[in-house]
Amino acid sequence: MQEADNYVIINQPISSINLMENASKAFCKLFKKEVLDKEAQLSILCGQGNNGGDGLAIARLLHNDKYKNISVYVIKFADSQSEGNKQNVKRLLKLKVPVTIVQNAVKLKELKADIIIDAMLGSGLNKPLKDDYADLVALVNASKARIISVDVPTGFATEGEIPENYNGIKADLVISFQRPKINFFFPESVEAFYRYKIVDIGLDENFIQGLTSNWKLLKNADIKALIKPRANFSHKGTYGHALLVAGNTTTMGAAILVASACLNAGAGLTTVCLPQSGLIALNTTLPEVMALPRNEHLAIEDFDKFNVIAIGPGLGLEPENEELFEKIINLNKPIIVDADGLTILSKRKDLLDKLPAESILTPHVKEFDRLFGEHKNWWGRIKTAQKEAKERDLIIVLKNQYTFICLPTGEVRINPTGNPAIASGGMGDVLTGIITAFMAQGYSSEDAATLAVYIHGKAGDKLAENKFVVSAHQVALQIPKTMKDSLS
Ligand SMILES: NC(=O)C1=CN([C@@H]2O[C@H](COP(=O)(O)OP(=O)(O)OC[C@H]3O[C@@H](n4cnc5c(N)ncnc54)[C@H](OP(=O)(O)O)[C@@H]3O)[C@@H](O)[C@H]2O)[C@@H](O)CC1
Ligand SMILES: Nc1ncnc2c1ncn2[C@@H]1O[C@H](COP(=O)(O)OP(=O)(O)O)[C@@H](O)[C@H]1O
Repeated sequence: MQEADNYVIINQPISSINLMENASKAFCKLFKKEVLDKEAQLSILCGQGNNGGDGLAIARLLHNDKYKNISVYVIKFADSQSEGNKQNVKRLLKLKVPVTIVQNAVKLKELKADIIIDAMLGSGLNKPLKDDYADLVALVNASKARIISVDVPTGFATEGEIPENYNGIKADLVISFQRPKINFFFPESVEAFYRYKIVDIGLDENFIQGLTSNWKLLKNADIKALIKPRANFSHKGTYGHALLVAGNTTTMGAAILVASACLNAGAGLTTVCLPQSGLIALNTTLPEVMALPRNEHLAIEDFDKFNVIAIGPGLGLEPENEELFEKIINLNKPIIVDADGLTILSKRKDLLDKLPAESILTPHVKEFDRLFGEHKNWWGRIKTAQKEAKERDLIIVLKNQYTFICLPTGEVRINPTGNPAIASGGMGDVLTGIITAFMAQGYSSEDAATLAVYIHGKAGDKLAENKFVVSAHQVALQIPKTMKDSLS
């Protein structure tokens, strides 16, 4: 993001100080919607860098906007001061806004405020907080005021490991500039803020898109560009035949969910390889889906007619399932592995090593750590996923509130769709069904995974508009509408 800031300064007729002014105006525009009470006691804490410069500009702009009770605190624990900061001090001092210089944390012990605007340290954090800064932040966190951070909560690194004992600001809201920061997407960020909002500050979007970065936040436009419309004169054969190896005596529902999702995501034909005992349930709930009864006599030739195979949802860990899995791996065509399929791989590293190139793994965090080792934080986990995806030529779909799709190229696609209403059993089975349907229809592994993760979450978001909780089967049934909507 720093690179994009510099680009605008060099290539557009806008100076750093004006960009800071744009950023501060964008902050205030949103702030005014969040804080309607112009009598509220606002304490604005400003550091010595450009984040502090924003804070000083924000104080001036809010004063001009008739917020009546503004106090500014300039945190001066060191001598360095950025140019933008200096200029904004000068501009602010022309107004009747009280400014207090804070040279040690104790001075802010009696801080009284309804709202604290945190503009101490932003994306320029370059070391952990300690001494006065750590004490000051602890005081601010202990106050009863609502904390709104400018761009980044003070002490929160935008990239890299979020320490277990995070000691930065715990904000109610972060108003962040132009793009969310990578660390916003990790569950550990819950320690640093309750929610964030992004405001546009006029950085050049074309340039940002062109920056070489391994991280990509998916947008609806990416999905729209990927979806292939159903062609005239196409027929069921055009859209492939998917096989889902799933279900067991007590987990037959998983087989039905994965099949329903596959059907609803547009596979031409869907077959489930399940135990004999599941046939009635399958035939009565999903009459469109075919069955391949699972037994020890299944041979490699039985799988010839399927153009993609997924294995795992509700499968069970019996030795015969492991043998079947090995046969499927030996077909040497990309497969999708989920749930019990992943558990088998974590015991059988020889099978993991033999997975066909461009296969897709869809672990949640526990499955991931079982496969690739325990991780203390999400940054480390993603780094491992990037490495494993690259070395093994796999697509790793690491599931969470924000799912990370790690590609063999090293790219990590971050999915913004989905919400806590869809946090319920069977949701991962539905995702597997959607991925499989897209593979059956001829999408590449990376496109199938990308499309499926986005569409799955988006369907859940639509349903959550008027539902407190959303079940997995409801998401499966919503897919056709979500796909249609994604095209417009
Ligand atoms: N680029 C632009 O034009 C725009 C940028 N914008 C804004 O700029 C922000 C980034 O600004 P920035 O790069 O100046 O860094 P910032 O976050 O203010 O911190 C730097 C200061 O912190 C200090 N410091 C660091 N770590 C520390 C620690 N642990 N404990 C104590 N001190 C520590 C460091 O000291 P030093 O290490 O140099 O001694 C230095 O003094 C960004 O978040 C956004 O708000 C917007 O206005 C849009 C236009
Ligand atoms: N809070 C949440 N926000 C967004 N998506 C979620 C949330 N909780 C769960 N999900 C999604 O639901 C799915 C759950 O998968 P998984 O844990 O494998 O479920 P199951 O094993 O019950 O089928 C994943 O795709 C995950 O991203």
